[in-house]
Amino acid sequence: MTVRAIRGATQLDTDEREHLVERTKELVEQVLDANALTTDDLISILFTCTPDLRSDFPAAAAREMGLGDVPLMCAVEIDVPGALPRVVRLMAHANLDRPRTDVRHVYLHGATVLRRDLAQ
Ligand SMILES: O=C(O)C(=O)C[C@]1(C(=O)O)C=C[C@@H](O)C=C1
Repeated sequence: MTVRAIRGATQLDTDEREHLVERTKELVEQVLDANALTTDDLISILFTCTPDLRSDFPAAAAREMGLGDVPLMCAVEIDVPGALPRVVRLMAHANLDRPRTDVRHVYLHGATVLRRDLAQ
């Protein structure tokens, strides 16, 4: 089985906890759907938040959707002046038997501007 890395990002409208949970779950679900994966195929997920997001850990949201046995980690994105605010990013590693060029990366809401070349 081949291990592939999958990128994802979403932008929040506010830093309310419920909103962060909802947008994080949506992002993880879409990454899985776009690549026809189940949670069993996941090896790990690294999340980052821009420094303006402090309401909760995206990993907590991921656990709420059943990823309790997937190793998760959260970190803060580099605080580059002028960068897009309120962004949750993820890098997932998964068992995925397909060429890297066929991996579907997912950019949602305002985060589509980050990588127009990758956004669906
Ligand atoms: O893909 C993103 O989310 C980006 O903002 C682009 C980019 C990059 O330059 O590749 C920049 C910063 C992030 O840490 C990850 C990737």
